[in-house]
Amino acid sequence: MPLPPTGDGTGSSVSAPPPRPAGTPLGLFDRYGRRATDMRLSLTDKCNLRCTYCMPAEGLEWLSKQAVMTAAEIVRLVRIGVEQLGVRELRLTGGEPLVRADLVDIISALRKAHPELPISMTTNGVGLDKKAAALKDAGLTRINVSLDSLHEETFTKLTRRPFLDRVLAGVDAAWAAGLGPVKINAVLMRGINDAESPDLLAWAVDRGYELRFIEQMPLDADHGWTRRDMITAAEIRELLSRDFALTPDPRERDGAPAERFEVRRRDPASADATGPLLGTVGIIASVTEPFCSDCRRTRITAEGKIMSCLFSREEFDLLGLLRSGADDEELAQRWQDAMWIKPKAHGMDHTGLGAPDFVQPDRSMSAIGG
Ligand SMILES: Nc1nc2c(ncn2[C@@H]2O[C@H](COP(=O)(O)OP(=O)(O)OP(=O)(O)O)[C@@H](O)[C@H]2O)c(=O)[nH]1
Ligand SMILES: C[S@@+](CC[C@H](N)C(=O)[O-])C[C@H]1O[C@@H](n2cnc3c(N)ncnc32)[C@H](O)[C@@H]1O
Ligand code: SF4
Ligand code: SF4
Repeated sequence: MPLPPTGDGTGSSVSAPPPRPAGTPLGLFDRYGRRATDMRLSLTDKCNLRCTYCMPAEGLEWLSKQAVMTAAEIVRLVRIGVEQLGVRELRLTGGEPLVRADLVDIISALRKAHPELPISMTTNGVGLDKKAAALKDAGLTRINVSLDSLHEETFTKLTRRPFLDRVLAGVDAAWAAGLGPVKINAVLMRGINDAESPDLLAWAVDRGYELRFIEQMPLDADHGWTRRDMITAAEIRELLSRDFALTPDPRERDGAPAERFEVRRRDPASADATGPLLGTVGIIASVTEPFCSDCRRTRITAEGKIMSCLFSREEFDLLGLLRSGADDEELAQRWQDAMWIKPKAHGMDHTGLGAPDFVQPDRSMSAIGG
């Protein structure tokens, strides 16, 4: 299928997917029988870190203010998703959502419109210490903070910014504000922070945070990802077995990217679990143990493009349509049409990140909304 025009950055282009077949039920269904109920909305493409697996050192050319969805536009699209299309949970992401000056107002407005909707946010935690209480008061349900290392030097090497203390203060503040369960996301990079993984887990379970280790995906702006260099889920389990025994968490996975394990200390003599349950850990194995067959996600980028899959190379403009005066029904129609042609897996008709036929999307993770 040819790539549609992706717009001129002003949100004015209106590219349309083909209409889905008549008689398809109302909702964000796709050709493979999946239904997206988890909406991930990017509030901005800007960020104050430069994580090596996501952004280039020099940053990216940011979208103009005019190109980015306003608070009112966000609220309208979420309302259509929830009231007409079966969205059941909302995640705010980016870029870095905390850099958006009207973040608290956006959350307040969303909460007012949807008193029961679970609203979570994924953030790098810089500045969270000052905003956590306000976010909670505005109606944010819970938070995930990205933190790859507890060592200043390693943190700075990975994020290219010396902000470890600020992130740690942010995590503490989120916990204190009641934004739990606090989840911590760590991408493991070979030879940089992989050996630190058991210490990171000890730190997290000690404080009652749920740590998730993430396999690095080919979504870096530098296009430097290789299958050989990434740390696999199997390696992560092996690394953690130095100190811990992991057993499958009996709770339903329910379409979540993370496979969860219960964490106990490891008996050095027998390698069996010993002692009390310390907490849980998640492993997000998008590359080696993909979870696409149960994918429930629909994404809207900061400039209002629908991305049916993280690796979609087709995106469809919802904001341009909205700004052209379309009514709710037309917007819902386009959203459903775009989701109907969601790829089966990894932007293709089969899984295979890094396979010979895999083509990395032009957008980096920060520009998609992770
Ligand atoms: N392949 C793939 N990976 C995803 C997708 N959504 C999230 N991930 C990965 O999962 C990581 C964690 O995502 P988060 O935004 O923290 O939240 P989550 O794990 O989706 O959700 P919760 O467990 O409910 O908090 C991301 O950084 C991605 O690496 C997806 O749709 N596809
Ligand atoms: C794109 S960021 C956006 C939100 C916020 N800036 C943050 O870092 O949490 C969302 C998540 O994507 C993850 N991420 C970024 N690039 C990735 C990659 N190439 N592979 C796997 N995860 C990645 C980050 O670690 C983070 O947890
Ligand atoms: S992962 Fe998040 S914090 Fe790091 S550069 Fe990307 S958007 Fe920024
Ligand atoms: S790669 Fe695409 S299909 Fe697979 S889980 Fe992620 S968004 Fe869903």
